[in-house]
Parts: sequence; structure tokens; C-alpha cells
Amino acid sequence: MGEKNEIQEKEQRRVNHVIEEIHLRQKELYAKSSSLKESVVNLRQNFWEDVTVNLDEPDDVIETQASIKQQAELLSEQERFHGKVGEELKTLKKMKSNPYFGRIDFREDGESTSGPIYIGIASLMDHNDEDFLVYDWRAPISSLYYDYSSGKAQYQTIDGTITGEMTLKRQFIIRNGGIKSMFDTGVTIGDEFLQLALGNNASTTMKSIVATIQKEQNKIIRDERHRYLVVQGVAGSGKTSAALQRIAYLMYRYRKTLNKNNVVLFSPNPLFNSYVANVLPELGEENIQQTTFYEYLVDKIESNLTVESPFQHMEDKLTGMCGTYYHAKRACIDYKSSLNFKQHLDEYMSSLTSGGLQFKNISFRKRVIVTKEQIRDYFYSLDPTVSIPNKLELVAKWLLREMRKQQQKEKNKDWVMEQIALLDKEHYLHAHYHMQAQDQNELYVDETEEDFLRKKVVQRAFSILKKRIKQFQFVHILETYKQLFTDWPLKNAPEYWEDIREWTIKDLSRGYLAWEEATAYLYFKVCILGDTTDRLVRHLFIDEAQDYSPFQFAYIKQQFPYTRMTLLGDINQAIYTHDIKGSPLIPNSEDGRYKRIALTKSYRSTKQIVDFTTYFAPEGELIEPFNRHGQKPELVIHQGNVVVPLLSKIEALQDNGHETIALICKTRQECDNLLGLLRNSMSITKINEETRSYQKGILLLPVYLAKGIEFDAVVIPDASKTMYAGEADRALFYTACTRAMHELVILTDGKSSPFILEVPEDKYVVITS
Ligand SMILES: Nc1ncnc2c1ncn2[C@@H]1O[C@H](COP(=O)(O)OP(=O)(O)OP(=O)(O)O)[C@@H](O)[C@H]1O
Repeated sequence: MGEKNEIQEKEQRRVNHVIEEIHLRQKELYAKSSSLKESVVNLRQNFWEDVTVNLDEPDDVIETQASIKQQAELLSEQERFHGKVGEELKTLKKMKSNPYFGRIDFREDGESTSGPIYIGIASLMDHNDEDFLVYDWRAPISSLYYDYSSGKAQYQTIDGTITGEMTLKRQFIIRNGGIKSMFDTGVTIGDEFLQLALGNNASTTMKSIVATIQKEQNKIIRDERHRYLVVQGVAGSGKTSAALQRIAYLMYRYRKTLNKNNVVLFSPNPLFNSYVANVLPELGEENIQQTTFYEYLVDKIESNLTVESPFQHMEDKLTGMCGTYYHAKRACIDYKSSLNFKQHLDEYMSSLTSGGLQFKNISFRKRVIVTKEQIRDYFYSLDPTVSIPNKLELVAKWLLREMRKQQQKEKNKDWVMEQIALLDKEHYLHAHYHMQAQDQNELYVDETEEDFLRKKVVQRAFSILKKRIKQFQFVHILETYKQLFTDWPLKNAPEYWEDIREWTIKDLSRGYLAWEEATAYLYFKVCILGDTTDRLVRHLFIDEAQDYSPFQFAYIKQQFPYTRMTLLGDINQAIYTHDIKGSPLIPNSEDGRYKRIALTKSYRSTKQIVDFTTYFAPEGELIEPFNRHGQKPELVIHQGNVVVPLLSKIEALQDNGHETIALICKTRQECDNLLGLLRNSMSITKINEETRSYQKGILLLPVYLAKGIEFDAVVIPDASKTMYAGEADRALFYTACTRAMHELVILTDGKSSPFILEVPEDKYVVITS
């Protein structure tokens, strides 16, 4: 037997031993789980038997309450334990098939021997709880595996830096308990291992990358020092993957204090949410809160206003903008996305301390009981040095007092008697008992049952009004915001200001907030109404951060004042805002609290695809392909009718074994046209902004919905000059092409997009059909 085989056999024996230990642990946990389950069931069934209930004296009541609380705590403790055991069992099940993926032999300075350390998705002790059979990939010592090849190495612990020498680094592929292959590697994570991981078909859900995390990615995952961690990474460089492993790392590192409610991920579209939903559970962690920034805004803006979705915004920008309108709308988007606009808004808001805030009349039963002028006068009679939100608090108190006076006035009116007649039996009984109780305690009764019922009816009728007053709904935010465009003089007005004003007033008057307006409006609202900052969120992750405007970032920073942020993006894929100068992804925003990490290696696409797309990448960032080879991209030139060549290309891609083939168009309009042409010839799934998940097959979608996602093969059905021409289309075209893992096919009518012409001809194959 060769030395290599002997080593593999020895390793296999160890794998068998670990699986045996896993088996023992499982048995132990199953026993624990069923006894816990039994105890939970018993506790639930006998809950009241074990509680001492005595309500005779006030002291007894307190004692009873304490007894119930104690019993409830015991029950929830047992339930929690049971849940934990269940989670451990799930992890062990995964480990039984694949107990670990790496081994390092590390000799600490001052020690004479180097112990082997095996690394897997979770830690495992032997049955005596003495030795670690497997270390969690997030344990401090495991970072050696990702950061070093053989030789001098070090890692950080809470007690300081541990230095030493790594004498061996071995990687395993273990499936169903058998070692399929193993490599001893000289580089940090060996290419062969990564080749295998990347060569597979695209999956409809993202996978974890713990076995092959790269050194630069490991820096992102383990950074704990910086308030703002900014990752500029080229397409397919693993930004999203690193972000998800980072979440898993933080949940492990701070498991006693951090839970899923303290972590939020802003994702680019609803489809992406389900695309990444498997990663954390695969790593034994619960999913965190995921939302799109659009959903986040809509949730906070009054429900009677309509907020334009970023996708509709894109669609309009790409299909409906031409001529002077195009330039004016662009100026509008640029301005409202900028910090200049924020400053303008801030100045306007400070002017509101002395006048201009608009209010709403307060009406009851179609009669105005407090006019907006009365509210305004009261508001501006208050001390001008007090902040607007604090003054609103005082106005609300005054209004609530006014409401109480109004209630008194309303109580004796006829409508109240009519309402009393409509009350149900319960209310009458309540009134009756109330009077009885009074009889026992008082010598005379000053209130009749009718009085009591009248009071109740009026209280109920005013309750919604009072609730709205407490929420400061008497302030007319929309009208006050609109004034900014009607009355407020603007210094240094941007180009096309008159057009911008006109559109904005029209939109606001019909209760419509354009996408570029929505954040500004919400910012204005929270500043006027007062602090609604989010203190619960301790880590915020923003994927596709290049698509956030400087104004949106400023708002996010203000809303999450105590939150650490991880921003991940790619300047090359900036498709929403034209003005990316203020983006934090660009280095000049660095200060001590910022850490910027650049990822330049692209793992998603084959070398041939990366070589092709690099030529028209907008910002010319350094892009290195990973060494995985495939076919050169194909440029199919047809004579006008796209259907025949498109169908034959899709068939060819299917024959090549590709399971997920995406037809990526520039707009939804183009998708609709194409679907009309292809619908009768093949089964196609069209993806729109509401799509939450997808299956393998042929997918049709606009590029802005493909953000963050990848497919085995990508087909660009129309890459002609009329479709992708202007500079604004460059990032869209780049984003579309970089979604491909293995094959990229581009069709044109012969007049190709200028971006293709920027690529040397030897980088792609031309086919004329
Ligand atoms: N270290 C790694 N090991 C294995 N696979 C990796 C690694 N890093 C990235 N990948 C794979 O590369 C692909 C791209 O990763 P990911 O989607 O995280 O990149 P991204 O930078 O967010 O891309 P984009 O910005 O283009 O959406 C995924 O299939 C991911 O699994």
C-alpha cells in the first residue's frame, strides 16, 4: 500500500471513530430529549396542580402570582432546553455525514509537540468531555486554517496572541462518512478544493462556504474592531457569502448576548431573501431579520401614501425617459439623492421652529372641535428654544385636555343615548356591577347607570382620536414637506429646479412618493416627530450597498445610531443612483471607525467569462478571475428574428447539463415582449418583483431583479446597440453578464452594443445564424 493510501486509511479510521462518538452523543441526546419532552408535557398537564392558588387575602394573591410565575418559568426553561437539544441533534445529523473538512497541525511556541486540530461546522467533544474531536470553524484557533499555509502562524484569543508553527494543513471532502478525497495544501485554501466547490451546478439557494473561506473573506468574517466595515468586492467575489458567514460568526462569538432580533440584513430584492435563506440554518444558526430597504421605508411611511418601488423607478428610468425629460428627471434623482438636498431640508426644518409647521383640524362627528389655526397658535406660543418634537409633546397634552372637555360636552347629547341602545348586554351588566360596588363603599350615589354608560360611550368614541393625538397625527407632515417646494426659497438651486418643483408638487398632492423622495420624506418626518431610532439592532448588513444614495446612507446612520454596520457592494454594479461620488464604498470616506476591504478575485464565473466582462466593467477595478475554465462567451448574430436562434441556444445549454438558465433582459417591458414570442415554444418562468422563490429551469427576468443571484448559464436576448448604449447602461450590462457561472450567450441583430466592441475579439466566439 502506498504512503498516500495509508495516510488516507488512517484518516478514515479517525472519521469512523468520530462518527461513532457522534452516534453515542446522539443516543444520549435522544434520551435527554424524550425525558425533557415528557417533563414538558407533564408540566403543561399538571400546571395548576403544582401551583398554590389562594386569593383570600392580598398577601395570598401575591404568593399565588409568584407561584404561577415560578411554574411558568420552569416550563419555559424546559422548553428552551428541549429546543436546544433539538438543534444540537440537527447539527449532529449533518456532522455524521461530514464531520469535518479540515485539519491543521499546530505547535505552539514553547511546546514540543503539535496536536492535530480538526475543523467542522460545529464543535464536538469526546464522550468523556475531555478532548475536542472537532473544533467549530468559528473558534479562535480555526482562523489558522483560513489565514495561513504551513510555517509560522498566529491567532488571537481573548488572552492575547498565540504564536507557533503550522506543520500540516489538510483538506477533506467527506460524504456519507467516507473520505472522497483529501489534499495537503501549501496555499491557504487549495485551488483544487475550491475548483470542486465552484464547479457544481448553480443552486436555487445559496450554500455555505465554510470549508473554503479565503483569507481576505476571513478578515471580513472575523472583524470585530470597526464600527463600519465596508467591502468593495467585484462581481462574484463572495461578498454575500462572507456577509452570511460573518453573521454566523457573530452569533457564535456573542451567543450569550446576540440573538436573531439584533441582526438585520437589507437585501436587494425579495427573491434574494429566499435565495440566501438556507445558509444560516445550514450552519446551525437561526435566520435573522431580512428585509428590503423599500419594505423598511413603506413600513414607516403613512399607509395612505404610495411609495414608488425601486424596481418601478428603474423601469420608468429605463423605458420612459427621453429628451429633455430624461435630463430633468436625472437632475431630480441626483439632487434628491444628495447630501445637498439633506442640508437644504435641515435648513428648512430649523426655519420651522419660528413658523410654517402645518397642522390638521381635529374633528369629531364631522364637526371641527379644534382648528388647525388654534393648534398652530398654541404650538408657536410655546418657548421657541424647545425642540419641535418636545413642543409637539406639550401640544399633545394640551389637546388631550381639550378632548376631555369635549367629552364632557358630548356626554349629554342625543347621539350618545342612541349609541347606548346599541350596546350589548355585557356593558349593561358592567354598569350594574359598577353601581353595586359604589353602593357598598359610599353613602350616596352621585352617578346613575345611564351616566356611567354615557361616559363609556363617549370615552370609546374619543379613544381613536386620543390615540392619534398621542401619535402626533395632528401634524400635517405631507403639507409641511410640500411647502419646501412651494414656498421655501432655495439657494444654489440645481439645474431643472422648476421642473423638479413642478413634478414634486404634483406627486405629493396625489399622495405619491417617488423612490428618490421616499427617504427624504421619512427623514423629514422622523426629525419633526422625534426620536424613533432603532436601538435593538446591533448589527446591520447592507448588501448591494452601491445602490444606496448618500442621502439614504445618512438616514440609515441616523436611524441606527448604536449599530455596527457591514456594507457590501460593487461600484461596477451601481444601477440606481447616477451619483456614486458620495458612496462609502469609495475609499475617501475612511476614518478611524471605517475599515474598507477590497475583494478582487471573482469566484462565480469561469475565467473566460471574467476575462470577457472585465473589459467593460464601469470602474475598471482590478478583477482577477479564479482559475476555473469553461467555454468562451458566445455572441450570436441573427438577422432580425430572435426566436429561432434563442430556442436553439437554450436547447444547447440544456444539453450541456445546465439546470438553471436565465434569460436576462434590461427591463420588464423587454421580458414581457420576449415572453409573448417564446411562450408557445417552451416552458419559461417569469420572475417579477413579487416573486419570493424560484425553481430550476428557464427563467426570464429583468437585470435589476437578478442582483445578487447566479445561474448556470445566462442568455442576454438582446445586446444590440439600441438596448445597451449609453454610459448608464454599462453597469446594467455588466451586472447581467456577471450572473453567469459556466456559460454566457449574447444575442444581437448585428449592430452590437458598444460595450461588446470594447472586448478584444479573441475573448469570445462569434456565431452567425
Ligand atoms: N470562498 C469561497 N468558497 C467557495 N465558494 C465561494 C467562495 N467565495 C465565493 N464563492 C462562491 O462564489 C459565488 C459568488 O459569491 P457571492 O454571491 O457571495 O458573491 P458576491 O460578491 O456577493 O457577488 P455579486 O456582487 O456579483 O452578487 C457563489 O457561488 C459562492 O458560493
